[in-house]
Amino acid sequence: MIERWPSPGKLNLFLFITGQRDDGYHSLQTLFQFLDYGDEMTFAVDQHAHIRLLNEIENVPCEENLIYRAAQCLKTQAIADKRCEETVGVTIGINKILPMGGGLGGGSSNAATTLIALNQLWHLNYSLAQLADLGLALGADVPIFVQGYAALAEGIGEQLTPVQPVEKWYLVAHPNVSIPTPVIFNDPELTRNSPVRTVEQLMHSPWSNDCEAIARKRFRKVDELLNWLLEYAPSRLTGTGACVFAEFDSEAAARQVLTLTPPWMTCFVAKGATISLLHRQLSE
Ligand SMILES: C[C@@](CO)(OP(=O)(O)O)[C@H](O)COP(=O)(O)OP(=O)(O)OC[C@H]1O[C@@H](n2ccc(N)nc2=O)[C@H](O)[C@@H]1O
Ligand SMILES: Nc1ncnc2c1ncn2[C@@H]1O[C@H](COP(=O)(O)OP(=O)(O)O)[C@@H](O)[C@H]1O
Repeated sequence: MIERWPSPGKLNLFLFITGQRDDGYHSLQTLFQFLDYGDEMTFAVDQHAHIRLLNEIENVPCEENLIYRAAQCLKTQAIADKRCEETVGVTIGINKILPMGGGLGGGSSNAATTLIALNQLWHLNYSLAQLADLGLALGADVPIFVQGYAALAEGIGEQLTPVQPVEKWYLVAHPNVSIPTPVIFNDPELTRNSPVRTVEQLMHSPWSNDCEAIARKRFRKVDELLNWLLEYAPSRLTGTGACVFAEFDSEAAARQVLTLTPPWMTCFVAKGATISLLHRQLSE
């Protein structure tokens, strides 16, 4: 039987860099909210022992695909813990809708959906906390997608405090350039000394993204997009880019600005979600 599972995107409603650890990773305070918009995945489990991907993602070899890596990592752990046999297998399909490398977390979300779906379909019985731990080794944003609630993330993204930001409507725009995460984190001019604040202080202060100045300086298209959107609504970079988002109180207001976007902008409208689509399906 083929099972369908959602793999939603996220926004970083704010992102502050508060320091750099000895291993080079940056410590953050960032607010994650999900989008009611994302990729669609299918899972067909079998007893043929192989993990197969039905379709390739452009420029991502199978062994590097976070979907394959998540499935392999879960299977290896489950065999070691004697929770499944070597014979468990699966064929996984992906309908890629989220732009890649856009700061919308598509790869991390695919990994999280894979961990959660296979945990259920292979009857492994791991807790969400155990799956989040496994996921962190695949990417800093995997735990938030595994936990599935909007949260302030600290550390490198693994310390989560649930919060309930207003579920606004967003016009999300892609500048058709990809910004590799290290390009931002390696820039000497990046702000790395934002003050560490409490949840209450953060929720009541102006929201911004410390990566935005570097993304605007190094990628002209990001700068142009933001200049255009800021004429209509408060707008920011998500994650390390390259996508930016403008926020609105209603769907109608977001769609009105969508009708005005010039042809060079790739955009979509989506609503913020406190609980991810994946977790809404889990609780049905
Ligand atoms: C900063 C965020 C916020 O959401 O940016 P986006 O990827 O969403 O744009 C993410 O946590 C990113 O997560 P992810 O893209 O999975 O990063 P990883 O693969 O773990 O790291 C890629 C590289 O970025 C740098 N890196 C990443 C995260 C971090 N907190 N500090 C860093 O310095 C490291 O050099 C690392 O080798
Ligand atoms: N299943 C996947 N979906 C998207 N990207 C993937 C996947 N597996 C590996 N990647 C790699 O991860 C990179 C970051 O992808 P993505 O998560 O979409 O962006 P971001 O971290 O900026 O939100 C991609 O450029 C790609 O090389």
